Amino acid sequence: MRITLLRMNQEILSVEQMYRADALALAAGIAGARLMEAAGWAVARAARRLLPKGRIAILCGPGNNGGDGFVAARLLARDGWSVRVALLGAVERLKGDAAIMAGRWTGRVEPLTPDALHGCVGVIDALFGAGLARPLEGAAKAVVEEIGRLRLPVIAVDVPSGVHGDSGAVLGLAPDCLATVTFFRPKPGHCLLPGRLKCGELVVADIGIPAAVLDEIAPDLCRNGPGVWALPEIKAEGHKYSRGHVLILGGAEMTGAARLAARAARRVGAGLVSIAAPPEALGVYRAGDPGVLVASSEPFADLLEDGRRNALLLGPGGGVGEALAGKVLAALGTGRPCVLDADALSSFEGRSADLFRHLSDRVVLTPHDGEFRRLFGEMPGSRLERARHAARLSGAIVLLKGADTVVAHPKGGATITTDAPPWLATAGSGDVLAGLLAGLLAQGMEPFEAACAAVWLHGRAAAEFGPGLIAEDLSEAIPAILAERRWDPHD
Ligand SMILES: NC(=O)C1=CN([C@@H]2O[C@H](COP(=O)(O)OP(=O)(O)OC[C@H]3O[C@@H](n4cnc5c(N)ncnc54)[C@H](OP(=O)(O)O)[C@@H]3O)[C@@H](O)[C@H]2O)[C@H](O)CC1
Ligand SMILES: [K+]
Repeated sequence: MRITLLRMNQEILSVEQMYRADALALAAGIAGARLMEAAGWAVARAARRLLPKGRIAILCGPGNNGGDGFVAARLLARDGWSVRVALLGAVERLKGDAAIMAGRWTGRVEPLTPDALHGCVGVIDALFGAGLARPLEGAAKAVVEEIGRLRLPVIAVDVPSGVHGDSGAVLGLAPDCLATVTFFRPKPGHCLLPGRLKCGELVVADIGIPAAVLDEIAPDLCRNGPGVWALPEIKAEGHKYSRGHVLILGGAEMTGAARLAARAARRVGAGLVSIAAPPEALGVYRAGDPGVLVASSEPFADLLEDGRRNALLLGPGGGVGEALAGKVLAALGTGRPCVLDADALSSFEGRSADLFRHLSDRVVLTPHDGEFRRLFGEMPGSRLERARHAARLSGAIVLLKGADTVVAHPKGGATITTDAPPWLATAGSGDVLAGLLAGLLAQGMEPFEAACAAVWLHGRAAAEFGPGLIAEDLSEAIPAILAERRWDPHD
């Protein structure tokens, strides 16, 4: 399924899809050499903008990534830059467009060794791109190590050599780049950690591949942002019930979690928010924010009877165990949109099948990596692959939290959020996210869109607040963000 179940923000293409895009462009009559000229031009442009004026080492690999490097070398030299070109392997072994571009370079080509860096003030890394097949070794490894020792600024062609385009994993080692110039559309490896951190600034250059190739490729992954979802409108004729009623299950001891979630749900626009509290903790909850309704969570089934409580959130501070697991199953039995977070997930450790058989795409699971492992066990693959697999396996939407949060739909669509600041990793931040999500569900957003929007608002709130953020600040930063309303759809 293509995520035009959403409006697209920026599509992300796998390495295989990128090769298909390339092949479709060729089939449409666009010469490969033209694409490579455009790619090299974009790299040279970034180098002019970002590298210090001085001698530049251009490190070329044995494939087309190296071909882009030869183009950049020619264009920079033509503009009067001093360049030093080093090649891994022999020029005679280059093939296709890379061989053509090496032929257009009339300067010297030296063998790739760390010596090629000496006297240089910057580097263009055109060793390996989409075709990286194994960890760096030999001369390539030695040169990348030397770049690190010399702390030279690097511009990577397509991906920093050593970063896998699909997983973002570093195979052996990869340079820390000032910028990475990729072509047509980003790849998962630019968005997932640790690859994203190696890339520096990501430049996505148009090299003449027609956007129409995407109709054929039908990508089902994109970067999360306001182009992907639309927030619910606040209607003039609306009233508190039409803006939804969130029911949050509170715990007996970690009472802060449900309260943080409740405040977030209210700030994001839910009409009413109730906390269902264990009898012994009712006093704590009642002494909290006066705008929150508080009711006893016993018996929980009674609270679920009122269908106006149209979005349910269980887990924050809920206390791992049978009691919570039972309430989760009761909540799922209503068929209403439901967020399962934290303890609600951990309560099914070792018996996840009992949970999965009650799930649907009306339910969003919001694990961090530890909770994910408890529920899904050790899974191979990148965070993207794991979130997608977990969504298919469970039948629910999976929101895998982290510095590169992935939201995956059980039928295949997924987003990666790339711009959450590191200071968002603070106690209680996950409770706020769950509350934002429940608040959006109560207002009638589709669960997948609501999950993406909640993640984005959460990250934006943290970014706007800045370092020093504590979880309580997040909800208070939401109104200013909602007031902007005119976000750049590609933000
Ligand atoms: N539409 C586009 O995206 C365009 C992309 N361009 C550029 O092309 C590269 C992809 O080119 P490709 O030739 O497919 O792959 P690479 O250049 O990345 O690398 C392949 C060669 O590298 C060898 N290799 C791979 N890993 C290692 C390693 N660890 N150590 C040594 N050698 C390695 C591989 O050898 P094999 O033995 O595995 O065959 C290949 O020889 C893309 O990234 C863009 O930069 C176009 O220029 C424009 C259009
Ligand atoms: K590269």
